[in-house]
Formats: sequence, structure tokens, C-alpha cells
Amino acid sequence: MALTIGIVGLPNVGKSTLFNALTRQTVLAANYPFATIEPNVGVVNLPDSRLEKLAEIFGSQKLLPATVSFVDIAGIVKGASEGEGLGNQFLANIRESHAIAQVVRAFDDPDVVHVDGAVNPASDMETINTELILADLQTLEKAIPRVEKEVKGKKREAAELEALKAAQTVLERGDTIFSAIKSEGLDMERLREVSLLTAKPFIYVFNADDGVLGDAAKQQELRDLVAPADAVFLDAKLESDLVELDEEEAREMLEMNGQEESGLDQLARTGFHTLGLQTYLTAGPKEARAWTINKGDTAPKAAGVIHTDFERGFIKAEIISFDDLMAAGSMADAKAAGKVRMEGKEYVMQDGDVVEFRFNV
Ligand SMILES: Nc1ncnc2c1ncn2[C@@H]1O[C@H](COP(=O)(O)OP(=O)(O)OP(=O)(O)O)[C@@H](O)[C@H]1O
Repeated sequence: MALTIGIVGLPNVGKSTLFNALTRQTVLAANYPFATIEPNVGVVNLPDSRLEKLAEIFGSQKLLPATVSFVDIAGIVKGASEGEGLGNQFLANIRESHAIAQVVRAFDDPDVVHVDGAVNPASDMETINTELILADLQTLEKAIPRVEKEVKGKKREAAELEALKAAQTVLERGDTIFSAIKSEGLDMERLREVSLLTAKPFIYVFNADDGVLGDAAKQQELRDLVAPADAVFLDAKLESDLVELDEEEAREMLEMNGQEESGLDQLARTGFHTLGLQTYLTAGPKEARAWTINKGDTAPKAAGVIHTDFERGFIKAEIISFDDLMAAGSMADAKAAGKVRMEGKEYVMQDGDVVEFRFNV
């Protein structure tokens, strides 16, 4: 499942610095023999401490975490929706991403020039969002007359037109579709066809300095500003230093900065969450591995992520939750305690299910 998150932001906010850190941490190509990694794509591991524990129980030689892919999308400036700057190419790249991570400058440094003269996260976010909103309004201005005609000709339901008009109202008010999905009860099914940019899930990445990283109240203020979108706070410069260090040194440096987890790890986790994904686990002597699926996927769908034959020939799945397995200490003890379940085609997968599929091809 190649889901990608597009990184956008105004010039000079730290996108390249962050992206460099991401690509230097890019997972070994050896794990992905069939994947060519494009230069503007950073593939990072989703941190998952469960894999180490599974590997202990199963004697697995290798750990294979799930991954999250980030795409560097070249600079946006005021006027991008009218083709200024990189304009159309920029918009096309965003259209292909499944979520948008907007890097926002929240660090003070007189040596780094700010495009609009001053550091002001709220106004920066508005600049970018306005461009995306304008692009979406253009899309709707083209789509609405066409759908109107088709409704008149009874080729479409009136509800389809209503959905587009409701979206237009939200955008005209200056809000992104994503921020209004719940509050406005927008009909996302019917909006899918026009693939609006601001309907994609948003993450805000605040590129901060020590001041902001140590200021919980300030962070909360910014979180409130972007809700319901997720927010991540990191120092892109520190992150690019961290990837140079070994694990032990990196941990010490994070501790010195009062952080428990690196910003890149937080970003991977948040990205995964924003995309509505979850993982299930498999383990054996060769490897302990996390597999990416959508929330709500059934067992056969999950099996299909390993191999299409697994989905086609799905019979049942032997499943135990990670926590139950840890409590039991071994598969044999878990089975004896009746904690291992046989699940059929209708079973809806849960995050952290440890699975063995039975199939027949
Ligand atoms: N958290 C931070 N604290 C201080 N300086 C930073 C921080 N993050 C980035 N910088 C510095 O800000 C400058 C701009 O960063 P960078 O080149 O990554 O921005 P950019 O968004 O990629 O810009 P452009 O879109 O113009 O290429 C660099 O000098 C970088 O070292």
C-alpha cells in the first residue's frame, strides 16, 4: 500500500532540512527489493516496540516495521493557485498525495529571512490554505455547472449537486474541507469524484525552537488553532543532527532537549494515524513484521496485503491480541489458556492482532 504524505510549506520554513532528515533515515532498500525510491520520497519506519517483544518470543531474526512515505513538494507561494511559482506542477503533486503535512515556521532566527517579514504561524498557515482553497474553488466552479446540467437531464441525483454546493460554501467561508467534514456533515462519498485538495487529511508540523518545544501552553494554543488536524512539534535542525548519531547518542541528545521521542518518529506515528491506518503483526523464526491495513479492514482484506493468494484462498485466521500473547508469554501457553481465536471472513481486524492465516490456493 503506497500511501504518501506530501510535505508543503512557505519558502524558508525548514522543509528541506526536515526532508533531508527524513531521507537520511530512509529505510534500507534491502527491505524493499522491488521498490525504487524516488529522490523526492522519504520512506521511514513506523516505530513499533511490539516487534522486539514478538521477536523474543518467536526467535525472529529480522524486524520489519510498517513504513510511512513522505513526498517533498516544491515551494508554494502566494498566487500558486493561479500558476505563480511552481503553480500547476505543485498542485498536481499535492493531488497525488493521500495527506498533506504543512511545515510551519515557529522558530526565531534573525539570520533566516522570513518571506513575509515576520514569524507568524497563523498567517503562514492562512497563506498556504488560501492557495489550496482557491484551487478547490476553481475545481468546483468548473464542476458545478456540469453537474447542474446532468441533474436537469436526470442523469444524476440532486444530492450530488447539493454536496458540491455545500463544499463550495465551506471554501468560500475560508475553511478547508478537512476542517469542516464533521462540523458540516459534508457528504464525502459524493465529493470524492472532484478530488478536492483541502479534503485530504492535514497534519501541521511546527518547526520550532527550544522556546516553543519547552512551552506546553504555546503548543496547546497552536494545537487548538489547527484542530481537528493533528499537530507535531519538532526542531528540523535538531532532527537532521539526530539522524547522524547512533541510537544511544541520539537518545541522550533527545533527553537533553527534554524529548522522549524524535520528531521524525512522532511524524511517522501521526502520519499513520492521520491516514486512518493500523497494523497487524506476524512472527516466525525468520521475521517479526508489521503490516499496514486500513482501520475497519476484514481478515481476508488484511491477508491480501501479504499476498493476493492469501485473500483469494482465505479460509480462516488464527488470531491473538498482542497484549494477550505477552500476558501468556508464549503461543503454547496462550493456546492452553484459550486465548487464540479462529476468525472467519467477517472478522474486523484490530490494531496489534498477531495473526497466522490459513488459506488454500
Ligand atoms: N528549527 C530550526 N531552527 C533554526 N533554524 C532552522 C530550523 N529549521 C530550519 N532552519 C534553518 O532555516 C533555513 C531554511 O531552511 P530550509 O532550507 O530547510 O527551508 P525550506 O522550507 O526548504 O526553504 P525553500 O522552500 O526556500 O527551499 C536554513 O538555514 C535552516 O538551517
